Amino acid sequence: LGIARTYALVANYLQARKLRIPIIVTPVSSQDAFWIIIQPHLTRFRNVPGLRTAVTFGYHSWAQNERHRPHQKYGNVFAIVSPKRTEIVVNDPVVAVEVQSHYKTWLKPGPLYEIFDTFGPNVISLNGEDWQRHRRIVNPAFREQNNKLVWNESLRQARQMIRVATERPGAHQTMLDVRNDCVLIAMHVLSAAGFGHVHDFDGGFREIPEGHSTSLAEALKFLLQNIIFAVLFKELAVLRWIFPALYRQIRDMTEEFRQYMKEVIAYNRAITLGGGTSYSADIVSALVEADEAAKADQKSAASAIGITAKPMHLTDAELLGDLYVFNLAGFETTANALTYTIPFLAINRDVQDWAGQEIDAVLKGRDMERLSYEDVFPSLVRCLALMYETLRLWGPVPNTERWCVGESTTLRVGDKELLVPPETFVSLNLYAVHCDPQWWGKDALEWKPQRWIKVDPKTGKEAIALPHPGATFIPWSVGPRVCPGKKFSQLEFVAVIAALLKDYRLKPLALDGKTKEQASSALLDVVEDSMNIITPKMRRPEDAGVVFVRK
Ligand code: HEM
Repeated sequence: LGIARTYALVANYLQARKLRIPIIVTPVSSQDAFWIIIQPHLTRFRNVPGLRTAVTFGYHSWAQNERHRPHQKYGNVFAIVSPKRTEIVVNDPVVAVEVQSHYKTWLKPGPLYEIFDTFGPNVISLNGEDWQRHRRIVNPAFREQNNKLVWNESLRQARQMIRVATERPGAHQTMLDVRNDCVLIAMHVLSAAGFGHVHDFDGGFREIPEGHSTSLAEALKFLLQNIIFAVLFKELAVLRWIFPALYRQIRDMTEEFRQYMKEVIAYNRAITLGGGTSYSADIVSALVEADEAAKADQKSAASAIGITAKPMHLTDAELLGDLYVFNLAGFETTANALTYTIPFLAINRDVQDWAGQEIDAVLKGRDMERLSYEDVFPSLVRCLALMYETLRLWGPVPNTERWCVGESTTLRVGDKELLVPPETFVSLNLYAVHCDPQWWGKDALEWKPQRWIKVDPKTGKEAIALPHPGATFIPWSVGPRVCPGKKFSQLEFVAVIAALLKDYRLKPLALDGKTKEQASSALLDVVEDSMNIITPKMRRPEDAGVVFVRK
């Protein structure tokens, strides 16, 4: 094995030299299943000479920790060479947009996207015609009625969450409470707007219905927390013997989840087929409707032209795969944006007042729940700016990978022209693209939502500003594969933040007799000490927190 790995490393190195860009050589990679398990235990040795490169660049989300710093040393494009596939890392706004937009040339690499395939190939992981077929069915699900539902349910959940939070002793929340609350809000919004099941914040979604042994919330949380192991168990069967209890649990939770989703599909299909009066606003019913319509179109096309056309609809197994990634992408990302915004707000009272002024001016003392989302949401641009700024610094995706297949493809990065060999990863370092001072200026690493607001000099009206000249902002991706849940997540985020800042202000929780300054810096330390499981996660969320104070 050692000889084979050394041979692969040397061969990859010789191949990478042809690219004429700086090269980082590491004996292990985040593509090595065994290293994924060992690496987290070695992080404290990252400064030991000889281990630094392997520990740093062998982490699948190294871009979250290192951001633009490696590029200061190696330039805006460099290669990481290991015995596995070579990774070309790019920090360039133009290339990031170009590669994500040209989805037919730069494909999502199968080996990296199989992490989303627990329940089968789906709209996130597929490429080519299959992806188009999925996306055609998925797009109509995010329609206008759905936006209203997302807004109303987010307000309802936020109000209930605030009641629970302010009833905690001293209205104090550790970041663990904050995270759990944001996850619950996002799960409930997704449950109502995604699946048509409305629950109250307190209790609801955590209950276990008949025929199940775990709540959907628990099953989902467990699967996401262990998503990497689910893949590793598939790849390295020996791990099933080393971690038998975890393997059994993952298998059982997978079955639970599958059962829940089958019930959701069967329920919606029965309604859709039962008379067509089901035009409801949630995503799954729209998905099933669109799927049934595609089947009907296909039947009539077949009878008109007399041949059986290529299927345009999705099978139940494919719908299941899509529902899983909706679950995953649909709550975890927005929950995270909320979780990471709250500590920054608590530290920056001036920003809370700035956003609060906007909320007061828009609501004019009226009850938010009585106003329609069309009247309120477009005016809450400062609240949206909070989301932009948190996603810029702590977006869910630190780096995103693509590859070309079949033949080598030219990629121009600045003044360099690279001929990228097929099946070589091109890794877009989004954290560098989003916070490198060369693109964003000296205050690039500071959380400053005001940077997103521009004022019309004639009307005085505020709107979201374009990013810094030369920079780009693409946390929802861009082009035909842009996130279909972009507006869904914006509505949810703005509704929750507006409901909170309408009546409350946040301040850092002073644990163990800490001063205000010490509490702020403890909060910032907890945020900075993050890892990444699908999205950034604080390692020590119980070590700091926030207090809700009535305005
Ligand atoms: C803050 C919130 C969110 C962010 C930052 C975000 C970000 C992203 C990004 C970066 C991608 C592209 C991933 C890639 O290139 O592989 C993506 C794709 C996707 N997202 Fe989101 N997302 C968010 C919320 C949501 C929500 C609420 C949903 C659904 C309810 C959703 C569903 C999807 C789906 C289905 C795709 C795959 C699209 C395709 O490949 O055609 N996302 N999202």
